Amino acid sequence: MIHTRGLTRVFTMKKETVEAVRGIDLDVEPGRLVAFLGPNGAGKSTTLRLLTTLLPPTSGTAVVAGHDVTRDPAGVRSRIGYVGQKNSAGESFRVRDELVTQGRCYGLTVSDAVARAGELMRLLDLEDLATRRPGTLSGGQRRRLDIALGLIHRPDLLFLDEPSTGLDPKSRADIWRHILRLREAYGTTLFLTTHYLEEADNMAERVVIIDNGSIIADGTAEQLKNDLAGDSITLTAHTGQDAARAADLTGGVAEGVTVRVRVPNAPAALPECLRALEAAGIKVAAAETARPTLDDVFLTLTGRSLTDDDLPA
Ligand SMILES: Nc1ncnc2c1ncn2[C@@H]1O[C@H](COP(=O)(O)OP(=O)(O)OP(=O)(O)O)[C@@H](O)[C@H]1O
Repeated sequence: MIHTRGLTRVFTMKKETVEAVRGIDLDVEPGRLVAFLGPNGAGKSTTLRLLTTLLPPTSGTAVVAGHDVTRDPAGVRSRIGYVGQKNSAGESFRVRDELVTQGRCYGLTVSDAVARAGELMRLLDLEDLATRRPGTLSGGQRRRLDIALGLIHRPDLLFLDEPSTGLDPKSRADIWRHILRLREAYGTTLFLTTHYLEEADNMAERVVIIDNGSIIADGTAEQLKNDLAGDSITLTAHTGQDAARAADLTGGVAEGVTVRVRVPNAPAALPECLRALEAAGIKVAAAETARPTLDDVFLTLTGRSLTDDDLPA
């Protein structure tokens, strides 16, 4: 559904050249749900703009939904939907009319556009809002309308730029319920960016991480966590001296009375670790194990936590 080779975009300004996307090779199979993650300025939006034909590549190729972005941008646009961060509905029409009008713009017949609008309103729980103006909708309702508008022409592939950003936790969960529902109904390939790592972790089948314009990790959330971060054991000693000795013995890192040890499988490693400490006469006040998060993967790969400064307010 998406095939890029050496996809590159350079921005040239008077005094500066920014290589926003540096030779990306990416293949996405039909029907997949892919989360595209990266810190601020990593190149996510630029990649999305290249794939959706909003921006021409400087070099490299991208074939999206069967069409080349450079040679056949209209072909790409006819087969993809794009839900950006800004609202896609105007204020002139009510919800149903907006859907029908945008369907007509894509070349659907009146009866087809009306039928498609009805189908999407059902799927996205917009039926009770059919005669409301977009400006009167809540943030979550408006986002559902945006998603319906992105799907009006039955695209094979839907790009979603931060679909749940700015919503309260309940509306975020609701948007995800709808995204998963439409995926089940249509089998649409979904390619989305998000700053919420737990969403990517729980929902996406594949996580692609970009930093400095290059893809630095690609796999299932489980694979990335197992391969790149590993489990951790956190030990609490009674004194800083004991913690330092425990760190030496286990290969961990001590901070005050706490020691953090990275291991492939923490529950399996914990008993042996405690036995070794006891044999060395080191008393431990508490011990706990933790699975890594995608943020740990980020930290390992980029040296920074995505939650440090990137999470929108
Ligand atoms: N039109 C432009 N002109 C010059 N530089 C640009 C332009 N658009 C993006 N850039 C630069 O390209 C790099 C990648 O930006 P991009 O917007 O793709 O990052 P991002 O991962 O989407 O970041 P964010 O999470 O903050 O939206 C940044 O250094 C940015 O300043």
